[in-house]
Amino acid sequence: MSKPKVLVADPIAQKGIDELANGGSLDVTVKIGLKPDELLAIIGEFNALVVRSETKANAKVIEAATNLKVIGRAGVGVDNVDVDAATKRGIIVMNTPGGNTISTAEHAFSLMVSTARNIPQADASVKSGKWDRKTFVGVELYNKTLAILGMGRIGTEIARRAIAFGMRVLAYDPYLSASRARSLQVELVESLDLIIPQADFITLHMPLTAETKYMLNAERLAKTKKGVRIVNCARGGLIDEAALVEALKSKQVAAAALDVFEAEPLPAESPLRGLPNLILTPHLGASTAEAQEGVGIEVAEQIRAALLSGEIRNAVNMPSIDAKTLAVVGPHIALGEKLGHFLSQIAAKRVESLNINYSGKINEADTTPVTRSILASFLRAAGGPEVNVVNCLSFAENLGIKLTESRESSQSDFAELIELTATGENGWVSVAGTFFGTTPRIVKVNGRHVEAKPEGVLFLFENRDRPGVVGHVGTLLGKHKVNIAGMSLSRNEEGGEALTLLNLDSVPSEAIIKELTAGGDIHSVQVVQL
Ligand SMILES: NC(=O)c1ccc[n+]([C@@H]2O[C@H](COP(=O)([O-])OP(=O)(O)OC[C@H]3O[C@@H](n4cnc5c(N)ncnc54)[C@H](O)[C@@H]3O)[C@@H](O)[C@H]2O)c1
Ligand SMILES: O=C(O)[C@H](O)COP(=O)(O)O
Repeated sequence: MSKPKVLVADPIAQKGIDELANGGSLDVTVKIGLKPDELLAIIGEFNALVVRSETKANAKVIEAATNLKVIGRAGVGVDNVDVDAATKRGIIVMNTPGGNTISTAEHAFSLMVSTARNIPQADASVKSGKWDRKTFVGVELYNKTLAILGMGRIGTEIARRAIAFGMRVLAYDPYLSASRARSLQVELVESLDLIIPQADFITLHMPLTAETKYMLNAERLAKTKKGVRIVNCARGGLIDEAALVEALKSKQVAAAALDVFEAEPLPAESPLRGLPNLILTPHLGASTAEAQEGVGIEVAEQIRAALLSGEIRNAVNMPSIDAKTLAVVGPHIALGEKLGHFLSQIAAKRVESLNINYSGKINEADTTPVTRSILASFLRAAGGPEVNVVNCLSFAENLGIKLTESRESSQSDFAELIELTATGENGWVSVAGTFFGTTPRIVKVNGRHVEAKPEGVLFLFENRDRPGVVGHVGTLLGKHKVNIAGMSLSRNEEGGEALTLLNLDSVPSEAIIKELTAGGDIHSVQVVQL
């Protein structure tokens, strides 16, 4: 079997590349600086793509990436990846949150100090031959008010450092709980309009979303304290650059420092380049030896785990499955796949809802990966092999199938049970499975107790409970050389309706089924192949 192929398209630490190549189980190609059409031309060959913020994995690239399973971002922001397009195509997108937090916080903090003390401008002045001590008089951070917009990993580290510098720290983050803010010793401010006028320094640490785009626009900049200093080490587009240029010119904003820009690389003709009170760095927040080694190794480990063992860590478009969880729920994932596949074959078309009930011991584990596997295998009848654990939720949503989970433990006969019920306009069907020791078994179909191995050919029918039916089936299948490997019968009452489930060694033909049902005692015949 050929090795999974990985393309590293942005510069990551050598140790990360070594980790990808470790053991020789992956075929690793490093091609930095590919032009968009060059990437488009080769991406189809690869199973994994590693990027930082430069390579654009846009919808076109994802469409061309016919063999891609995973995109690994050595860093935090995935705005250069079309995550929705990847999800639809079933491609996992992973990042390495946390690996560059300290480096970015230190960079943002350094920029804040630089805006207070004009360090880069003073350095340039001395180097140009001058000795100007008047122009570069600064301000202290001590006793000043800092507004942190976005109080996640980096914002938190900034707060710690600012408190150590004797600053009063305010935070604006609509998703931060009051108790967390208290434990971080910051004052939580309810709205942007309340925090902005109080701040001597503002630093931004949030993702760029539709909600955060141009968070600092002309109107908000006009509401700042005259002489405020602003740092953006998060994402270009959080500040309206044109409005910032005007505010820096009018000195409403005394100084600012930007590490990130609306367009990167920053165009040569950008008006930002000509302002003496603006400090610019070329997206260097994460550019330290420590951060790059950390995120490079981490992304490599995550990609190896995803491609070689199915372990999912730090995916932004599906829940993580760590090795410990995988060890516990691995057998349930395999059983769930069989049950989902079984149910898809006995259910009528136009299913409206799928319920998965977990009862017993399984509830001690995280059932999310089991649910995903069940749903993906159930939907594969409709969507083919394209449907997988990443895109199954959006696939179900597009079909209008409502997925629900329940945890009722009324089935006390089994230590644990996974029961799936598909409901549509034609009624419902169900299947349930468990383990006998470590062996998986189907133990219920349509609410009736049966017992069958979830493998190979399963033959399911309903029949009138009367003497001779079983013999008739055995004789007929035997006559046509179809061997019965296992048989399970279930009836509601003596002489009533029975349900029979057989494990067969081969698929019975249409002609056999016709012969079997001819007498009228046997009906609702279904052949399921697992
Ligand atoms: N310059 C760099 O090189 C560099 C390096 C690392 C991260 N970053 C960027 O820094 C940003 C923060 O990274 P992080 O690791 O701290 O992320 P994080 O997810 O830990 O924190 C982001 C915070 O923003 C908050 N937030 C979301 N929407 C908000 C809104 N409308 N208003 C206020 N707060 C909001 C969230 O609640 C969260 O607490 C990201 O954009 C990331 O891409 C840049
Ligand atoms: O989101 C991030 O992790 C940072 O923006 C770092 O980007 P980089 O990997 O291109 O330095």
